[in-house]
Amino acid sequence: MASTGRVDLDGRPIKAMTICMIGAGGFIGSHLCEKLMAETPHKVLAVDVYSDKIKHLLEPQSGGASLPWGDRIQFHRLNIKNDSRLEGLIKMSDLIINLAAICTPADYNTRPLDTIYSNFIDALPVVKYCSENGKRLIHFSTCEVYGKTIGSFLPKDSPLRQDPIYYVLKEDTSPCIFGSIEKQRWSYACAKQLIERLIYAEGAENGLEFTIVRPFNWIGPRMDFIPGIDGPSEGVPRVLACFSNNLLRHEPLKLVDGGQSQRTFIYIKDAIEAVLLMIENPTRANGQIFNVGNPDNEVTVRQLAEMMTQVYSKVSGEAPLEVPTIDVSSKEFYGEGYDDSDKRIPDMTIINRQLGWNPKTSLWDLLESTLTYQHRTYAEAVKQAISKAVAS
Ligand SMILES: NC(=O)c1ccc[n+]([C@@H]2O[C@H](COP(=O)([O-])OP(=O)(O)OC[C@H]3O[C@@H](n4cnc5c(N)ncnc54)[C@H](O)[C@@H]3O)[C@@H](O)[C@H]2O)c1
Ligand SMILES: O=c1ccn([C@@H]2O[C@H](COP(=O)(O)OP(=O)(O)O[C@H]3OC[C@@H](O)[C@H](O)[C@H]3O)[C@@H](O)[C@H]2O)c(=O)[nH]1
Repeated sequence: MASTGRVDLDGRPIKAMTICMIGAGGFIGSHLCEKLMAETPHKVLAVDVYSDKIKHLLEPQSGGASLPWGDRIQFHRLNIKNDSRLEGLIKMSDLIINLAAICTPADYNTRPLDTIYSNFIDALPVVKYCSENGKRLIHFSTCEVYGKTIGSFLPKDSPLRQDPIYYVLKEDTSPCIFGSIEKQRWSYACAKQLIERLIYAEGAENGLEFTIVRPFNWIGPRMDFIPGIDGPSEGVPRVLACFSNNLLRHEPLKLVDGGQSQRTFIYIKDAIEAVLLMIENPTRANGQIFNVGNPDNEVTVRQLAEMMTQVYSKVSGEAPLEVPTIDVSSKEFYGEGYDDSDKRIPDMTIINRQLGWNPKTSLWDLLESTLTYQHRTYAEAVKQAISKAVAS
């Protein structure tokens, strides 16, 4: 590995590495590939079944000059479920980052088998090949492994609910609290928890060098899809894309069960800074589980809908809807077996201590840049789709 002229947090030179990134064609993967190409000399073997979100990194835009990073990124179209090329790619790499997963809540209770296979069974060979070949692994888990807060089980009027001890989520002390088995919502969280335990055990018993990332609602451009435009008409993406779709179509935003659940949202570009620190500081990141979120950006889903309505009106120049939201039941929206995390505030002690990292972007600012992107990318296509539907 050649030196890059850059230094890590301890002042040691960072060597250029080859990274096998599985799930590189998704939302997080596309931003991570962009960062690695623009700011580092590392090579990426990008593995995915789709490449649309990284097309701009793989080939020059029409009429454009050649790409500044040349062939430092290579796309390998393969499904990790059943492709013998995976082990070879892992052997060629210094670091493996696994992002591949089914990770939209609408799938957890309606396609629980696919969800469990994707998040546990399909990740097993990746862990095994890393362990057998002595390769470092950064595995993407989720904040959903915490499930519900302890506070949510206290009486509604208990003052203890206001005590952070009962709701802040801490990697090394908080329990994982899921619903009953028929609440299939938790199939995803449970599969992610088991793969975390397996990776941890590979570290303890076989010396696997690993880092586990628990993202707390990372959002930004290229997240999921807009139904009927670049994804299935009946598809249900995560909340940012659901609400963007409603705004683009001038229809009320749907609040599931009153929109009372709380989330902290972090701008994808802030979160990617944290991942780059993990990549380039293995001695500080190995053996760690990291919350990556923004504890200062907490809102209820209802507040998120109200803020997105205001921001979208600002960036599009369109007047906000007179009735901006409507309530829907979770059964109607997601079907049988849905359940929800009540509140998600990440404890930041470990990531502050190990990597000195903190997020920067406020919720308003991140929504402004994201909704500007959504409007620029989709408004015309949505308008055309609506007029086509009216004409037919
Ligand atoms: N975005 C978030 O806020 C968030 C929150 C918690 C956890 N995560 C985790 O981070 C990871 C990435 O999330 P994302 O938001 O980028 O999701 P995403 O759906 O945009 O990206 C996942 C990518 O993995 C690919 N993939 C899935 N199965 C594959 C397979 N069998 N073979 C090859 N490629 C496959 C998909 O095609 C997709 O491009 C996931 O593991 C997810 O559980 C994300
Ligand atoms: O149109 C919608 C969509 C969603 N919602 C609500 O908005 C909240 C957030 O929904 P999201 O679709 O972003 O998904 P969640 O935050 O529940 O889970 C996510 O968390 C972390 C990751 O592992 C996954 O990306 C996903 O499981 C939920 O309470 C959901 O019920 C609405 O009220 N209306």
